[in-house]
Amino acid sequence: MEKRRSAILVLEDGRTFHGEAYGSVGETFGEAVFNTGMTGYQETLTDPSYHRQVVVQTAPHIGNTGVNAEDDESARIWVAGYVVRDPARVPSNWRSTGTLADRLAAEGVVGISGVDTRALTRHLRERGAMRVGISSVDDDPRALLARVRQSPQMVGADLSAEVSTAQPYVVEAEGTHRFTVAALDLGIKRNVPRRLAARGVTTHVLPAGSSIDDLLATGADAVFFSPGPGDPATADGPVGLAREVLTRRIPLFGICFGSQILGRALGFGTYKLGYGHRGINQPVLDRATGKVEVTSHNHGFAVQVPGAGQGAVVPDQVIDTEFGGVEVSHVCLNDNVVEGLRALDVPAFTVQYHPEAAAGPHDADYLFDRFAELIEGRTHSEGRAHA
Ligand SMILES: NC(=O)CC[C@H](N)C(=O)O
Repeated sequence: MEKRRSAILVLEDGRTFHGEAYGSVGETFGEAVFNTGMTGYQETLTDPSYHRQVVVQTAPHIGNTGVNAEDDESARIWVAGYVVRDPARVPSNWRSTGTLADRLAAEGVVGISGVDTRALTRHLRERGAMRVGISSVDDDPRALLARVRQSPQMVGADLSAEVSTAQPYVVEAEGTHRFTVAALDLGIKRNVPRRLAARGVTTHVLPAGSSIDDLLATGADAVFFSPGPGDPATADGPVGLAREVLTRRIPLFGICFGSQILGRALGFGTYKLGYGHRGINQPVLDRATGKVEVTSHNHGFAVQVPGAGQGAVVPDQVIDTEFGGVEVSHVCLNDNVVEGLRALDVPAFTVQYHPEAAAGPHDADYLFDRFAELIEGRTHSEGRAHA
């Protein structure tokens, strides 16, 4: 049997883990982040929001169901590197068309297996997000550490243009067409237009650099701002666009990066979380209904509203902004991070987490209904009813 090739993982603070090469042989760098999902590795790997991040899976067995032709959330794997404890040697699932290790290798994704991912996760949780390098071509941790410290930071990273679609495309509504939505692709996942299509929405997915005229030219009834990678503090272009949408009172819904952009458009700041939320069982309170949702998350930044921060209680009073009153609609029950914003005087709302799931539970699917209701109200009040 072929001898397994060794690999090392070195964190920015010098902590080193030894393991075996997994996926592609080589060297890679990125921000180390951990995902606590017990399922959904294929959706995680293909989520563009993981661009430039090295994902550590806390679930010890990865690859058990192989890979299939249906679960990709975009056209490729985006993670910069992959860290697992115990990869499946033989996948087993009726949809499986191959092994995860082969897919990682085919897409040039450098990974490492046999790592004590629990120790690594605890380290990241205690010390905070940091850069990491994985190498299966150089076994000198000190040399790798020097390269890790030269690699780019996530703070200040402007990555939307690297993941966005080059050309606009359309995802047609299922059944009777009700509305048209222009979606700004900052790193969209396929399940977003799909969830909209199920509500009779035709989605025009547009490149990150699109202008307000590009959005309006689609004949859109409403605008969607997608999730995506990078630091929202860099997204001045999309923030300006969101302000134009708010000024025109066009219904607006944003998810994750899109939520951070709306937050900035309303005049709030954003900040980097200690180690982020990434997983599929994060409890979120919907303040409008008092219901708790179990939700899918993938964010390392959050919106800073006055009086709130990580670990602080989020105010439930109306916050005055240039665009009128805004309330914090959703809060993470693990750490009180702002997970949703609702404007009261303009037709706009957002969530910081992932109602489209993929991977994850469907508790928050109702938000796509709320978007349809928002568009409907707007459409009726403006007398622009569609056939
Ligand atoms: N999934 C996302 O949209 C992530 C948004 C942003 N890049 C963050 O890490 O917070």
